[in-house]
Amino acid sequence: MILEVPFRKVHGSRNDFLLIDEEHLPAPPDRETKKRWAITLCDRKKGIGADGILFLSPSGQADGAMRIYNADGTEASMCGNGLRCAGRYFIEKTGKDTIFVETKKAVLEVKRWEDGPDVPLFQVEISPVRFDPESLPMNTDKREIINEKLEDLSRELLFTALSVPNPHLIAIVSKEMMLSGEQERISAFVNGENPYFPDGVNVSFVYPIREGEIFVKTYERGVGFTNACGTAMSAASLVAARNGYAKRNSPVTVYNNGGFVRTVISENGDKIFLIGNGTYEYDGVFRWQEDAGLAGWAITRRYPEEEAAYARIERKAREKIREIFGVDKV
Ligand SMILES: N[C@@H](CCC[C@H](N)C(=O)O)C(=O)O
Repeated sequence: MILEVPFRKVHGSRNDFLLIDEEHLPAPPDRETKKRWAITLCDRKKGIGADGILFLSPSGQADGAMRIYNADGTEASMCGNGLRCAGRYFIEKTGKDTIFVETKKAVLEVKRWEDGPDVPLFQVEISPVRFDPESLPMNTDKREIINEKLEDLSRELLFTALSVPNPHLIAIVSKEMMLSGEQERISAFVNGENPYFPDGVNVSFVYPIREGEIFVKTYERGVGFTNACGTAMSAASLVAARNGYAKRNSPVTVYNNGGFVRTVISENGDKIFLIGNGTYEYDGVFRWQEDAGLAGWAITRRYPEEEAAYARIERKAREKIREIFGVDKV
C-alpha cells in the first residue's frame, strides 16, 4: 500500500523543516515511522532535504502539539525555529493571534508579532531554563557548569551548560576561534561516546559584536552545523547577558548564518522570547511504501513572494557577517 503524505517546507532563519500535519493522514504515524521518515526525507542528496521534521497534531491542553525529529531520526524535546513555523501554522489554522503549543516538555506561548517591513514575524516562548546538569543530562560532580573549563574539550575555552529544555553547551569566543575548526572537533567529541553528555548536546560558539548584538553558530545534535538554531540563540543570549554583553528585558539581536532574530530575556532569566520569521517555502506531497520507503515526491505550490522577502533579510545579515568576519558565511 502507498501512503500519500502532504507536507509544507518551512524555515526559521534558514533552519529548515518539513512540517507534517497528522490530521491530513489516515492515522498518526508511530515513532518508528517518524524516525524512518526523518532519516529518509531529510537526506539532502536522496530525499527532500531538511534539518528535521515537525509533526503537528491536535492537543487536549493547547491549540496544537508539535514534536521535532532531527535529520538522524532522534527526537528532541524542543525546537525554537521550528516552533515559530509550527506556531504560524496553528495561528493561521485557528484564526487566533496568540496560541499555546504543547511541546514534548512544556506548553509554550506563540504570538503573531508586529509584521516586520519584509516578512511576518512570530514570537515564541523558550522555557523552562535550567542549569542543573541532570536536566541536560550532563555527567559532572559540579552543581552547575557556568564559564567552566572542561579539560577534555579545550584547554582555553570556558563553557556554560544549560537546558531550554533541550541541551546546550555554549562558549563565548574570539573571531579567530569562531573561524577555526575547533567547534567541529569539540562537537564531534561531545556527540560521540564521551564522558560528559550521554545523549549528546548542541554546541554553540558565540561572538559578542557589541552590547545587545551577538553572532551565534551552532552544531546541532542529530544534524550537524545548521544555519541557525533557535533554542541555541536563546540560550546564547542568556549566556551573553550573564557575561555582560546584553541586558535583560531589552532586545538582543542575534545574527546567524541564515539571517537574524531578536531575543528578550525575562528579568529573572527563567524564560527567553525568540522573535523571527516562520517562512513557507513550498507545499508538497511524498509517497511512502511501508516496505520500500520513499516512492517519490512532488511540489504542489510555491511561495515565491515569501522567499523573495526573506532573501532581502538574509542579504542584510550577510553584509553584517562580511563586515565582522570578512566572509559571507562563517
Ligand atoms: N533547530 C532547533 C533545535 C532542534 C533540536 C536539536 N537538534 C536537539 O537535538 O536538541 C532549534 O531551532 O531550536
